[in-house]
Amino acid sequence: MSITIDNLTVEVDGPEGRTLLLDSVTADLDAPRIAIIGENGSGKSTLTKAIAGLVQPTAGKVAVNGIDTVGQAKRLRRAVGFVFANPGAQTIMPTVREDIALTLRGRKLSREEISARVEEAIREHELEDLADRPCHALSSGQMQRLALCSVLVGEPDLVIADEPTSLLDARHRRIIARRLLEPAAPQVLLVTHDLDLARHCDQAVLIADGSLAEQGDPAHVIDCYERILA
Ligand SMILES: Nc1ncnc2c1ncn2[C@@H]1O[C@H](COP(=O)(O)OP(=O)(O)OP(=O)(O)O)[C@@H](O)[C@H]1O
Repeated sequence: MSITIDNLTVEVDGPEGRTLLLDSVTADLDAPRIAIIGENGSGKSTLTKAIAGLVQPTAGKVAVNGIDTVGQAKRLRRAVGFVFANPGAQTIMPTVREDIALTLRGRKLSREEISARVEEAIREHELEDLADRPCHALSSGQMQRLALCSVLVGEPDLVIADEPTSLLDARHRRIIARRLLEPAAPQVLLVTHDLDLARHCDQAVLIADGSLAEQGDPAHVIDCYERILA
């Protein structure tokens, strides 16, 4: 899918007046695996939320495969899966199994088909031991694995994942990185502070102070970022 970001500006009203979060960001993102990098508070999550239609532009436009992120929310929701940085924000159902199944509700699938896909996802994500556990009783890392599983089971065309490995141990970080980067994975756009993960993507974007500072080949973009950090 191609993500077209055209002069995207996002401002919010706060107690201290209007704050500019993104300033005229323009980019064309179409690689299979895209990394968004940058310092804390630079605007990465805001950008991904705008791409997913969760944050409205103050000015400019964002389109995902021609679907305008404003006014076409239903079409966008079917095409794009969003994994929040705080996975607790998206676990809704009482148990792990029910939470995964929720993604498939409202699709034209029989109860048996839903059950088969849920069980397969549970196996793939090694969540067997947790399947009947209440979501609120999961550790943060387990919750993050569930959040990703619940999005991937819906087979979205594009997965946007905000720091999807930030809460994981080394083993699960590797497993999830492999899963997101494998050729059979859906298109992935990730926000990450893990520069090694970013290096394995096909395209990278550096956000600094709400502006697009660099985009292109990950090795080049990471070099630019490291120069800013030096
Ligand atoms: N609703 C809001 N109201 C006011 N300020 C906000 C709002 N949402 C985000 N911000 C501010 O906008 C800036 C960018 O936030 P954002 O979450 O996009 O950063 P980020 O690059 O994802 O950071 P991090 O790496 O820490 O997750 C931050 O300074 C944040 O405090």
